[in-house]
Amino acid sequence: MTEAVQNISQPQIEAENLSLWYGEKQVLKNISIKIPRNSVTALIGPSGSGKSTFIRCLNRMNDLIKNCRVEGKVLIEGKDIYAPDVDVVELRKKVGMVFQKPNPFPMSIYDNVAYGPRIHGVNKKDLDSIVEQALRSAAIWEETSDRLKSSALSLSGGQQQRLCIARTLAVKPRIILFDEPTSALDPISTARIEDLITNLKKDYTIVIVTHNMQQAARISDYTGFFLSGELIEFDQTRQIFHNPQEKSTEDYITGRFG
Ligand SMILES: Nc1ncnc2c1ncn2[C@@H]1O[C@H](COP(=O)(O)OP(=O)(O)OP(=O)(O)O)[C@@H](O)[C@H]1O
Repeated sequence: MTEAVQNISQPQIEAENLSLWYGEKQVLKNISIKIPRNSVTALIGPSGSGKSTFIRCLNRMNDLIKNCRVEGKVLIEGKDIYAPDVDVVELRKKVGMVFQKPNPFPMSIYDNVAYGPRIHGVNKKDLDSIVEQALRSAAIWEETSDRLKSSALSLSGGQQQRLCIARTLAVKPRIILFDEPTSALDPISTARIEDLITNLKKDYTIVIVTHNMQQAARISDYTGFFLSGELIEFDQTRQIFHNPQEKSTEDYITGRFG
């Protein structure tokens, strides 16, 4: 790790010796990482190396899996999110997530975006502006403003994914986790989501799991390389791609395995 990364002060996200088991099987091994605010961090590595499991630790999505055990710490804005007094609903509001396959609810475009704010008790009169703002920020307002009452399922895959991003933004998170958000999309929709992520980083801290090395190089400031449950290397993206310190990182990014 270069000094620039070791010296990240007041990280927005920090894991300290994080390990995770599914039953007997250890899937994450002593992960330590510091992620600064208003940055995009890409996590790369072969299939099964633990990238998705790691990001799901950041908003305790793994709580939903039986037999899952976590050791170590995850601090979000300095607070241990596995401490007993943590309100997991509030945590997931602060740390939003966008999945690989667009998963809009089978309801209208408007109701998809209003869903979270309604649950969190937002006043009805404020909803219209929250929905509009979220759709604008997710770069899908122009395409949907005249059909807000139409079913979200009538949108294309790429539009559905931007709608899902709008749904995440509507509850005003601080951090957004993206788990391979473009792997089900065509190149044009992928480019739109990449532009969107680049724009969002001025207001949010973003962590993205991707199998697409060019995507990691294009949009991220920092990159972490996972292998067999270990974080092998974490550094500024240009370091990882131009001057990796570990041979396995170099082998992976040059396509020698994985
Ligand atoms: N719910 C689960 N129960 C048991 N094992 C699981 C579960 N989810 C994931 N695993 C295992 O944990 C390991 C890490 O999986 P994970 O999905 O985190 O890897 P990944 O690097 O994100 O892979 P991919 O790039 O294919 O999505 C794999 O061996 C996987 O089979």
